[in-house]
Amino acid sequence: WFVAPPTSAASSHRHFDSTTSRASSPPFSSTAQRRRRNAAGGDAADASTTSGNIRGRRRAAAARTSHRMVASSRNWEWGRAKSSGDAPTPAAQAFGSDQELKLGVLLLNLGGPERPEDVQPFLFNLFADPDIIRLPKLVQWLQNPIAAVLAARRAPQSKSAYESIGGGSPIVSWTNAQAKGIASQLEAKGLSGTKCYVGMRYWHPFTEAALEAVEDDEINALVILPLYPQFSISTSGSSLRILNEEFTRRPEQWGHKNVVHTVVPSYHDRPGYVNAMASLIAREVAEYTPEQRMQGVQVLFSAHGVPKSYIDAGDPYKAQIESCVKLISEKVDGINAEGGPGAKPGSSGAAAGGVTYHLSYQSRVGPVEWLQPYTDAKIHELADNGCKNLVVVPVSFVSEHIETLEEIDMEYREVAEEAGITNWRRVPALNTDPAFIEDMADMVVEALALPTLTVSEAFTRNNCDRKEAEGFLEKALDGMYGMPKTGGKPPKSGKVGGAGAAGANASSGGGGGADGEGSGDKRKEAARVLSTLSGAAFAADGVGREIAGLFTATSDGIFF
Ligand SMILES: C=CC1=C(C)c2cc3[nH]c(cc4nc(cc5[nH]c(cc1n2)c(C)c5CCC(=O)O)C(CCC(=O)O)=C4C)c(C)c3C=C
Ligand SMILES: [Fe+2]
Repeated sequence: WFVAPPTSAASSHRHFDSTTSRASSPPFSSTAQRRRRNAAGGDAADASTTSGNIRGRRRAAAARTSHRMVASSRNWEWGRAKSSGDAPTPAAQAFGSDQELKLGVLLLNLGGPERPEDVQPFLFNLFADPDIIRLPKLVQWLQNPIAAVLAARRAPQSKSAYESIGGGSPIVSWTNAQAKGIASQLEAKGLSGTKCYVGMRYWHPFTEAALEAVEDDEINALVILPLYPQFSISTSGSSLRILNEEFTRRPEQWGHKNVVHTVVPSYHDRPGYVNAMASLIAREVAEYTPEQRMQGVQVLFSAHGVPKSYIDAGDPYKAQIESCVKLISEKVDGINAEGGPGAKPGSSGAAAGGVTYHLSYQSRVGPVEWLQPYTDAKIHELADNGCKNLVVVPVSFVSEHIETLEEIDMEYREVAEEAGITNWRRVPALNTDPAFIEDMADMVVEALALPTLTVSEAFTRNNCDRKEAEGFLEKALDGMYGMPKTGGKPPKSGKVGGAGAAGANASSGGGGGADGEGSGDKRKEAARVLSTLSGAAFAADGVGREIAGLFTATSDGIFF
């Protein structure tokens, strides 16, 4: 079943929270630990082990029967790895012991503000993430002050974007609906009693709260599933970092003897995902009239961008985006070649389908170079080449949120229409698409029978532990120095560098509680103090001048 998200008063780890207006409680409230300690009269490790064994002895026989039934109905070899010899599988480890298999699925996502007053603290949490703003070790102590300044600068612009879609992000409700759908699909596949948890990185329900729920429910096999189809250090990597820290801090709870876990790091090339995306696109292309399809239809995959330096540092994101765009495009061509709804009238074969595919990257933040081509530039290029029929596909998101509903539907649509693209369409995000949800459930079932991939293995395998790209900070700072001062109108295409009108008023007025909030004067003063402090601390090697420059620049009205 699906575990309802904790209320916004739930405890969280190191985050700012507009409900409490202060840094929230220390990591991982010890409720569960206390409860177990009380129950067993010993420490947490002993208590959980003991209770697990008792439970195991009492119910092992029944559990084996029910799971053997599942195994045979899926022709599944629970105890044996499919791909590599004797490597253990989560099912073998949890179910093969004398314990009942208590399966949990942890869905990881980014999260989003629910109300206008959540926007600034949400942004603070995001910018305070070392996987989003990657600083060299020497200046990592400045992460939070930098986050506070950036959040305060960006909040007004973000808040008005969220206001245009109703004041908050729908990402949590969509993710909850996906969790519910996956749980019921797992039920249908015979894994009844599986619990699906939602853990968000920057807003409620936080990942830390989800882990507490996993612990409270005494889950002993956990499949960790980041909802990002393509792996990026900045998204899945960041969520895995939180898990890795907690798993390392409390091995008595999270060690494989107590909870067997495995990670599905990405699913960009899974046939189920690819087919679900291709069907949505083919359906959208089919909405054009036969005459329009005769003119040709341009399909533009728009992926969330990342700074180029991430790719240089080994982020697999770009390669995975390109690979899945190729697979999805081929599938759409295949559907059309079979006379599918998007086929060019009077023709047959993929080449004659009249559909051409393109890829671009959206949502750029700040002055450094991100993956190119940028979506707004690509739209202009297509329009210049005579495109009239454009289908935009949000390819790196599996649910609707601000980047689809505001950035694509409003900003990019305006760019396209002003450039002469008359017939605009946007493919919906997968949300609770039945084929997608079923594939997610299949992914869980398959993960149980494959050798485990631990959080730390997934982390290392995807280069999350590599140092920041050479010269990243220097480039970022150069860019910031070079940015125009405030006062200009924001560029039509929105979040593309430069100073926005909203950025001129640094005071967001939103609840928050992140440092740096308050009147412009107060913040300027804080920036001056920080600038002096950082200048003093690093004057000797020149880094201080860079950091001091950053604060001076931001307090003068340059937004990130
Ligand atoms: C594949 C998905 C995403 C990648 C990669 C990613 C990288 C990334 N994002 C920022 C900065 C911001 N992201 C924001 C919101 C946001 N981003 C994603 C997805 C990816 N981000 C989602 C799902 C959301 C939440 C949307 C919602 O509905 O709330 C924001 C806040 C919104 C805004 O002000 O634009 C920022 C800022 C960086 C810097 C980055 C890579 C380093
Ligand atoms: Fe983002």
